Amino acid sequence: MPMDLKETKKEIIKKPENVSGWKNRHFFHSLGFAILGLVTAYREERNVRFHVTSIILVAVLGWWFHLITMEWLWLTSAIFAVLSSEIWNSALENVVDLTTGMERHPLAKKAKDMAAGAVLLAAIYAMIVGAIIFVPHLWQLLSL
Ligand SMILES: Nc1ncnc2c1ncn2[C@@H]1O[C@H](COP(=O)(O)OP(=O)(O)OP(=O)(O)O)[C@@H](O)[C@H]1O
Repeated sequence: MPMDLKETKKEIIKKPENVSGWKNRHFFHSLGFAILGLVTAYREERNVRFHVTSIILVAVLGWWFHLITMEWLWLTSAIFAVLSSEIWNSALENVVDLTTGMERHPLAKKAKDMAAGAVLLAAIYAMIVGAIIFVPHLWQLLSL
């Protein structure tokens, strides 16, 4: 590699001075911020609180029906799909609102609607998984 190209590469990789103040390097700092993100999502997003309540109800129902490990695994995958897509959606909404300054813009609408579509897909997946697991148990209970 020619010398001047090497120098340019070094310059690009070099961290700007003003970034060091808020760029966290420690694993536990990152973990703390991630947990804070979850707490913020729970506190500020009605949909996240709704999902958490639903998860508690589903867990109680699962315990009541003595679900097997495979059923718990499918339920867990659905729960994480819904929760994580909801939190991604909220994060994206915040970024869009930050960039548009609450002004209306077709690209902002596109981004928000697509993120909402992703949540819808996860919710459909969760409903399918929930139905496949719980309908036979409920059927058995009702036919006793
Ligand atoms: N800046 C914007 N420009 C254009 N359309 C927007 C803009 N912000 C929101 N919208 C439209 O309004 C809808 C509602 O936006 P909003 O930010 O209230 O999200 P939401 O879907 O109600 O989510 P939540 O219920 O999680 O707050 C969006 O899906 C989008 O179609």
